[in-house]
Formats: sequence, C-alpha cells, structure tokens
Amino acid sequence: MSRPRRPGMPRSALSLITLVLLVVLVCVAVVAPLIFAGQAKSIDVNAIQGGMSGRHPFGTDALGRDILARTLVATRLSIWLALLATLLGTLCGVIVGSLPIIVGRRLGRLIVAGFNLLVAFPGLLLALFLALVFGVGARGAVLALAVGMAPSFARLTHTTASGIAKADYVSAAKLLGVSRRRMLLRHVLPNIAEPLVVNATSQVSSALLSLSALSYLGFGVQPPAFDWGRMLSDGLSSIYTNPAAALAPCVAIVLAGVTFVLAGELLTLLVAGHRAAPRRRAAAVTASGPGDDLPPAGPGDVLRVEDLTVGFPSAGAPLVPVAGVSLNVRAGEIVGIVGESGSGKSLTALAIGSLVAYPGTAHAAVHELGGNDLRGMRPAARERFLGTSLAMVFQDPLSALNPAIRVGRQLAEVSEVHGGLRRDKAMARAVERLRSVRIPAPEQRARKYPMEFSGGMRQRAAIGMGLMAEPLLIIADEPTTALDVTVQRDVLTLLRQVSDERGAAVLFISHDIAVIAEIASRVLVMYGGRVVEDLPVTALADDAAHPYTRALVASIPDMTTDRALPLATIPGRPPDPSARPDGCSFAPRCTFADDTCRSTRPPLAETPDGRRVACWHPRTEADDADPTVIEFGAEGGR
Ligand SMILES: Nc1ncnc2c1ncn2[C@@H]1O[C@H](COP(=O)(O)OP(=O)(O)OP(=O)(O)O)[C@@H](O)[C@H]1O
Repeated sequence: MSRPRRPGMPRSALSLITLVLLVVLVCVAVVAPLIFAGQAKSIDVNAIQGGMSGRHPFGTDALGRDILARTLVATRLSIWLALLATLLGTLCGVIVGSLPIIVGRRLGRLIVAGFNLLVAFPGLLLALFLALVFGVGARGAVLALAVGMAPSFARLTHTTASGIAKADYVSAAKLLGVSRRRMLLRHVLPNIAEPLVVNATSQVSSALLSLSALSYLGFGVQPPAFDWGRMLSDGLSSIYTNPAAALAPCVAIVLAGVTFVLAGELLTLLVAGHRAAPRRRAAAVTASGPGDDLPPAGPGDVLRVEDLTVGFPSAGAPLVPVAGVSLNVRAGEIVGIVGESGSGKSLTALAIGSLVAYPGTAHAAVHELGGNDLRGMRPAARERFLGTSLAMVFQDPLSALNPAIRVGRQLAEVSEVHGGLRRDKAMARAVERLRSVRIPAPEQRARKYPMEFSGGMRQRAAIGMGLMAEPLLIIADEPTTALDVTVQRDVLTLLRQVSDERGAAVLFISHDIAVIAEIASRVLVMYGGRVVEDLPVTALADDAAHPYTRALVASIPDMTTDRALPLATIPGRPPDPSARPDGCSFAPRCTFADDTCRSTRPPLAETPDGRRVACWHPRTEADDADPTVIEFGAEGGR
C-alpha cells in the first residue's frame, strides 16, 4: 500500500515560498534585535541623512542611524504588535460573537445588531477613533486595532456558531441539560475553531498595515521605540534627499504583509483540501495482484471486482477494513451485502464508486463497471463515467440533496452537466423522474426544497436523482434504515421496479438481513472485511453453508420468537481490522472451529451448485439433521 501524504505537508511551490518567507521573518524577528540593536541605535552626527552607500545600504536617518539595521530590528516589534492586535481582536470577537448563544434571545439580538452595525464602519477609521480614546502609543494602537477588528470576528463567530447550534448533537446536549456555557465551550467553539484560525491568520497582514498606518500618523509606537510605521513616517520627511529611508520599511511592510497573506491562503487551502479530501482526493481503486477468491466472470456482469482491499494508515499495525473482496453483479440483478457493523460493507461500496475518503487507499486486481476498467482511467474521465453510470443512494438523503436548492433544479442539473440537456428539457426530465419514483404532484414538488419533503419522499427523490443519467449500477447503502416500515417497503418496491424496468444492477447494503431477504436475489455475507458466503436469497433462511451466515439468520427475531427467552446473539465480537487472526476471522466465535480454521484462512471456494463459501467446515443439510450439532442461539452457541 502506498504511503499516503499527510494533508498538512506543503507540496506546491506556493507552499514552499510561504514557508521560506515565514521562517525568514521569524528568524529576523528573533535574531536581528540581538545582533543589530547597537547599530540601530548608535547616533552618528557625521552621517546624518546619508544616502545609500556600502556601509549603509539604505542610508541613515536624521540622527545618522543605519536604516537597514533599524528596519531589521523593527521587525520584532512590528510583527509582535500585529500578532497581538490580531489575537486580541479575535478573542474579543469570539467572546462577543458567542454571547448571543449564552444570553437571552432579546439581549442576543441586540448584541448581534451592535456588531453588525460596527462591521459597516471602515476598520482603520474605527481604529483611529479608538486610538484617540485609548491614548497615543503602542498599547493604545494595539487596543484600538483589536477592538476595531473584533466586530468582523464577532460576526464570523456568530454566523458559524449559529449553524453548529442547530446540529443534532447540540440539541442532544441541550436535552441532557448541558448548560449553555458548557455547550458553547465543548460543542460549539471547538467546531468553529478552524475558520476562525484561518481568518485570523489572513488578518495579521491587515493588522500590520493598520498598525504601521497608526504609527505613521503618530498614534502608534512612540520614540525612542520604533516600528516600520514610525520609520516610514521619519523617512518621508527626507523622501527627496534619501528615498531609501522610506523604501526600507515600505519593503519590509510589503514583504511581511505578503507573507501573512500567503500564510492565510496556504492555511485556507490546506483546510479546504483536508475538508474536501473525501471528494477531491477520493481514492480510486488501483491495480493489485490477483487474489484467490475470484468469482467466475459472467457475460452479463455489470460490475466486476476482484481482490479489493481498502486500507488506512495507522500508527500501529496496518488498518485494512476491506481485505480481499471479490464480487460480481449482473445487469438487472439485485445483490444484497449483509454483515455485522464494521464488516466493511460501506467501505466496499465506497471503493466501488472510487469514493474512499483520503487518507484511505483502495487496490484491486479487477475493477470494472460496464466492461470498463476503472483502474486505468484518468481521474476526470473516471468521474465523468461514474457520474452517468453509477448512482449512490445513502441512508441520509439529506446528505445527497442540497438544502438550499429546489429539488427539481438539483435533479435537472445532473442532466445539464452530464447529458448536456437544455435547462427546460432537463427540468422536464427531472419532473418525469420524480413522477417515476412516485412523488405525488411532481410538477409542484419539483419547485420545493428538500426540507419540505418527508423522509420517504426525500429518499425517493434521491433515487430519482440517481436515475437522471440511466445508471448501470445503483449502490444503495442502508437506504431504508431511517425510514418507517411502510415507507421502507415503498423504497424497496421502487428499487426493484427500477431494476426490472431499466435493467440497472443494484448492490443493496444493509445490516438487516430481513430487508435483504425481501429485495435481493443473491446475498453476499461479509465478515471481517471479506465475503464469507455468496448464496441465493432462497438459501438464506435454512440452507446457508457458513456458520456465520447461519448465526446471523438465527439472530433475527420473528413473530414466532419466544419472547420469554433472551434474544439470540452471536457470541464474541467481530475482529479488529488491525488485528485479524491468521486463519478464519470467524474462528474465535465459531462453534465448529478446529486447528485448521485457526491457522489457515479458508478461500472463498465455489461449490458444485455455483455458490461460494469461505469455510473449512461448511454446513450441509446432513448437519441440520444431525442432533449433535447445536446451532447458535440464545445461549450463544455450544
Ligand atoms: N476513514 C476511516 N478511517 C479508519 N477506519 C475506518 C474509516 N472508515 C471506516 N473505517 C473502519 O472500517 C471498518 C469497516 O467500516 P464500514 O463503514 O465499511 O463498516 P460497515 O460494515 O458498513 O458497518 P455499518 O453497518 O456500521 O455501517 C470499521 O471498523 C471502521 O471503523
């Protein structure tokens, strides 16, 4: 598995330049006052306002002091004051912006109105006024600037915090009686730290400029102290005789300003890249050697995957949640994937759609959709192909539908982007698709927002969106888990209908074996990141060969289950993806395991009746008749 790059590693030339500039700036700020302080302060009456020379590259000031040395020494104070002002401004802004969440609604509105009003004032003008209030000098300038910056940070804090405050986990914390203050500190602020830090970094350059302006105007740093703004002010008086005296601090301000702007940009890019990683840098499946669990290739196969592995970097042993999955799905076939939580079902689905989130990586010996090898495709071509050939339906349809765009428009956009249809034609198609997924009054509903749909309607709309481009394969990952049983039935019927009418293959993932039994014609049972059994749905109830499949089936309660007895469970826990046993992953929980099972992993071997099972001791009908074989049950097996 290739070693993934850390998201924070600088890669572009821009990153490198920014880092070099930052290092240089910090070094100068730390070292220059130690080396050049004497030279910067030593008065030389013989060299007053001297021009550029070998001894004084930027000339001297009105007291004959070396401009270059003074510029270098001023770095520390200039940067320090800008950082301090930004830090204080951010802190004030965060506190003020958070207040509306803690205080009552009325006072909160008043505070919001207050900082919204202040944001309308130009920052420097506000700082000038405040500098007069706080008093002339470095301290007054920093305070003035911090207070001047605070309203924009308050607004940013308030806007982002308001979004977080509506999240389900905050509502859950409210229900648990968590105090507002604690909620703010534990649940809200940690989640908005990222945009605040990025914004604050970009603001350091503005603070630097504003502080230099205040010093230049005489409100900031006062003699004998000096920063770049002060030096600029002094240098301008001799601009005609020695322009270099003003040039040096100017260059310093520009360079430092650019450095902080670049640092802010870099941070934004890194954060955005990190956030967008699941989409932008989603791992495509790359080639790997052939595995030993290959399913027989059939002529009607829409999807073929062989020896798929998905891994994540980890400090300890490699984390491989999907460890060699091989499967095929034919056109019009509905294949269910079932298994306990953590068995690798969703990651398998994501890898098939080339959607494994960074830093995950996926490899396979074969990864074909509609006969096209996805591993060899260029990323843009692959995305285009998957955009029209594959539809993904997730458990939460809201995550697939943009809440700010009308449903019809969202569906229409798929045809505009992928099919090149005109706007009106695309909308007509969207309405037709909404009708085909049985959305009542589709013309009117197309003009509604997702929030105005019920949960079942949203899921149907999400399926309709997937159907806009006639996909070859629909991957439905727990699409009915959040729905009530009647709506669940509707969605299952719809998927079956879509598969029948359009010939689309469906890969239906669920941990609910009863749902799988209702919709699928074939079932893949996953355990510990592998397919352990591939069997027709008709065999699921009483003819499964793998002890795990049997245990799963036995653990489903039905109408005949004796409610006086504890529910049947599978003893033990699924294996940790980073510490799977050498042999069969199910061996530690299996009643029938022997030394071979514990030492050697069974391959997914094909049986004479065309099924596949990965077990050294597959169950047969004869075992069912054998009274000495005790199946898993309420007591947790033998
Ligand atoms: N981004 C990730 N980084 C590290 N491990 C991950 C990541 N995503 C998933 N895993 C691990 O991979 C394993 C399989 O996850 P997956 O989501 O595929 O399980 P699943 O079978 O779909 O479970 P469920 O039914 O609960 O959704 C789990 O142990 C999970 O913790």
